[in-house]
Amino acid sequence: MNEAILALNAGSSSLKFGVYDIGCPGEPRPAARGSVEMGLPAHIKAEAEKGKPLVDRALPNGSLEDVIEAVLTWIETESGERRVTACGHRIVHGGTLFFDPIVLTPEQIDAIDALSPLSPLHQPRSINPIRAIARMRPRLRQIGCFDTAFHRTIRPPASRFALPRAYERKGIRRYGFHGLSYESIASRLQAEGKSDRRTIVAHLGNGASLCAMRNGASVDTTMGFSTLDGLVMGTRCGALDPGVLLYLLQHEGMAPHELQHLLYEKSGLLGISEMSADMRELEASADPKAREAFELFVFRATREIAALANTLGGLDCLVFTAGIGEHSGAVRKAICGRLDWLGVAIDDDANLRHAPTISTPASTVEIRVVPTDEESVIARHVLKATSEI
Ligand SMILES: Nc1ncnc2c1ncn2[C@@H]1O[C@H](COP(=O)(O)OP(=O)(O)O)[C@@H](O)[C@H]1O
Ligand SMILES: CC(=O)OP(=O)(O)O
Ligand SMILES: [Mg+2]
Repeated sequence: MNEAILALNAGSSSLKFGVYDIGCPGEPRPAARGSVEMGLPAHIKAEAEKGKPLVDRALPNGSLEDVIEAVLTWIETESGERRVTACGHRIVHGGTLFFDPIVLTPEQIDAIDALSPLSPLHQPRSINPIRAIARMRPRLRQIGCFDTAFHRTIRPPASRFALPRAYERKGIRRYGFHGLSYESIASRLQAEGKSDRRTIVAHLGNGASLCAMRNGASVDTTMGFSTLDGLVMGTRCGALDPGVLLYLLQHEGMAPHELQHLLYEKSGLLGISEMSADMRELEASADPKAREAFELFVFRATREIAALANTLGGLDCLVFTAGIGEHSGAVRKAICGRLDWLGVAIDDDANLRHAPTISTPASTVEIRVVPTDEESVIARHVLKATSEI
C-alpha cells in the first residue's frame, strides 16, 4: 500500500487539493489533483496528473466533515491502494510568529486562529478543515505552510508603513501573501537557472498580488498587512486612500463589520461591474461596466508593476500565473500593452496559445506564463517536516 500526502489549498474562491505518493525516495510524486465546490450540494472533482478524470461527484449533504471524509475515502479506497499519512495546509497569515512549516498542535491552531482578524476571508477557510480533520482523524499529522513566509526577506523601506514606529513594533507592517505560489514560481525559475534576473511575478486569481523577486527571494510585494492591499481583486478593493475608511466610519455611520464586508466581499471587479467577480464573465459581457472593471484591473496592475520595477531598479522578466494570469490572454495583452515604455513587447500568437514564453524576440523583458502549483510546494514541505520528526 502506498503512503500518500494530502495537500489542501484553501483560497478565497476555491478549495483545491493534491494527492502525492511518498513511497519512493525523492520528491513527493503527484498522483491526482482536484477541487471542491462547497455548497448544497458540495461537489468534488479530481483528475490524474495527465488530465484523466478520476472523480466528479456531488455530495448532497455538503458539510465540511462530509467533504473531507469523501476526499479521504476516495484517496484511500477508490483512487488506488493508498494510506494518507500526513495532510498539509496552506495558511494565509502567519503573523510575526510562524514562518517555517509546522506540525499543527491544538495550541498552534488556536494561535493561528487568533490571526483571523488580519485575514478574515482566508484564515477561517484554513482553520476549519484543520479542526475538522483533527476531530475526525486525530492521529493524522497535519502541517501548516504559511503564505507570509516567502516574504520574510522583505526589508525596510519596502516592509514599512509611514506610521509612528510603535505600531511597527506591534506587528503593523507589510507581510505579503500568495507566498506558496511565489515559491512555486521561484523554484521553477531557479531550476531553469533564471532566478538572478529582476523578476516580477503577477499572481492574478480571485485574490491578486505582485511579487518583486531577486535571486529567488521576495524583495517587495503589493499585498500588505492584510490581503486587501495592492491590486484590484475579484471582490476586494486593493489599495485605497485610508481617508475613505475614516469617512465611511465617521460620516456614513458604517460599523466595522460592515466596512469589512464592503472591502473584502463587495468591492473590486464585482463592485465596479455590478455584475460579477469572475473575469471570464466580464470578458464575455458587452456591458460597459464590465469593460470598466476590466480596465481598472489592468490600469492598477500596470501601476503596481511600475512601482515594483522601481524597487528592482528595472525589469528583466514578467511572469503571469494563477487563474487569470494563466488563462486570460486578454488581460495579459492589455497589461503588456501599457508597459511598452518598460521594454515589454508581447507576441500575440504566443499569447493566444498561452505559450510558456509570450514575449517577442525584440522585447527587453521576457514575458512568461507559468502555472502555479501551490499544492506541490505544500507536499514538499510536508515531506520535509514529517521526515524531521
Ligand atoms: N479562462 C479564463 N479567463 C479569464 N479569467 C479566468 C479564466 N479562468 C479562470 N479565470 C479567473 O480565475 C479566477 C480564479 O483564480 P484562482 O487562482 O483559481 O483563484 P483562487 O485560488 O484565488 O480561488 C476566477 O475568479 C476567474 O476570474
Ligand atoms: C491571499 C489571497 O488573496 O489568496 P486567494 O487568491 O486564494 O484569495
Ligand atoms: Mg489561489
